[in-house]
Amino acid sequence: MSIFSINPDTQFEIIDSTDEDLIVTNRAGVIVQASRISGRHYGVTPESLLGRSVYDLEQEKVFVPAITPLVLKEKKKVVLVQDTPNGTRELIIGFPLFDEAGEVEHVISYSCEWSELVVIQDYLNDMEAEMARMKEELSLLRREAAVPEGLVLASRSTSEAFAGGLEAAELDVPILLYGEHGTGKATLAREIHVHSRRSEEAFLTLDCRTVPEALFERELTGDSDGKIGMLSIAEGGTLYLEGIDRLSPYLQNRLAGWLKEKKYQTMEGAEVPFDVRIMASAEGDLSGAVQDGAFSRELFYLIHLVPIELRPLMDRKEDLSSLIPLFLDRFCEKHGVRKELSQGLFEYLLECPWPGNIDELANVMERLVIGGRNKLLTADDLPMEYRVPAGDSLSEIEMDGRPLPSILESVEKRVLMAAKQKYGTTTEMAKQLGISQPSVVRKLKKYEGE
Ligand SMILES: Nc1ncnc2c1ncn2[C@@H]1O[C@H](COP(=O)(O)OP(=O)(O)OP(=O)(O)O)[C@@H](O)[C@H]1O
Repeated sequence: MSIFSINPDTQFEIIDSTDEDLIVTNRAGVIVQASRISGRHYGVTPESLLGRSVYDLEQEKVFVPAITPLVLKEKKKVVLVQDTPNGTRELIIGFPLFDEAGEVEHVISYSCEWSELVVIQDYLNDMEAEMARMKEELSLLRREAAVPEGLVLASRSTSEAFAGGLEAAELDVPILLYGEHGTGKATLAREIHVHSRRSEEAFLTLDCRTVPEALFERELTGDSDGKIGMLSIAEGGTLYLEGIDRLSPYLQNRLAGWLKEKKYQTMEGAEVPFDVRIMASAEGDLSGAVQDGAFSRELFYLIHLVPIELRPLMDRKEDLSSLIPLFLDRFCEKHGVRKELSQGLFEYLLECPWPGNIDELANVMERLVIGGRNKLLTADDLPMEYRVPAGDSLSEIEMDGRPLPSILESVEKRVLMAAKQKYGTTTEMAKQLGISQPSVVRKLKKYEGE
């Protein structure tokens, strides 16, 4: 039983200043206080209520039912619905005030109009429905974002990296992903999250390579202006810290502190615990950086439980030969065109070093699709910086390291185009070039497209 007390000096003031419908009765059921608007729902003035017995008012069908007798009987808070003479429905809350002996001395009752509550209830129902819809949409978005279109795992190193990641997914330990830009670290991190027990919660990414040092702490732990930090938003989920090797020594130590304690302190000094799985990526070898003193040993041990490496694309030839047609189809569909790759160009693309890895390959493939003049794309359609001039002398060509099929194709195309200009007809071209006329037609079709 809870004990309420009321200060006799302020009691009158409280009742008189409120805009709410408040009535105070003594233990005999006589109304001793009534706020300015009480009585409104019963069609009487507050003054006419003062000194009246709630038992009488109940009999007169003003209070139907009266709440005071129930509170006196129960000696605890009572909530009920009254039908008023005005035809409205009121929600009445009555609670007891006790004297020093623990006996009910007064009963305070408070009413609010049922229709107001119905409005609030409607609002709450709407909010609940909206929340349910948002939850559904969020989980749909998460599922969509989680299934990368056309994941290629043809190379042994890539399939092993993904298999290792999925095995570790259920272990709920930090995972460190190594690899150059664009090798698929973020893609694998997301896959691991999707296959972990945290998959229904958030997957957030913070790029340590680009976030300004002064903002890093704010991003992770929030600020006093109401910004919520990622460690709180990702509660129950995963936080992927890209390029963790680029953090300054100061931030490495701050981060190590939070991860070790599994809590952080707000600006106001409150301690906030968090349950977030950390995944991180680094371009270079972190153990070497620890040896050199460039990376925090403490942070290293906190994140380096399952290291996984993604090899550069140039070492993943099987992936490359699947990614090239995959990107060709994807960008043809995107731009509504039909293009094919010549064998020479395909082989050339396989030999390129791709320092920007899959991102760079995707970019070049899209530029080829957009820029290629004919249906058949050849090495001549490559963006300028990727084009290797087929020099006049053999030594120049060899120095460029361009594959033979690609060189031969370019030369053949140039010869054919020049012959076409010079001789005009395919019959004359065939005669001059010493090949059959159908062969000339076929080659022209190949290089000029349809
Ligand atoms: N195995 C794969 N198959 C097909 N596409 C992939 C694969 N791995 C990554 N990609 C695609 O390659 C691009 C680069 O991948 P991702 O962003 O995961 O690389 P990253 O190593 O995290 O890059 P960065 O270090 O620059 O952040 C993305 O568009 C991604 O969808």
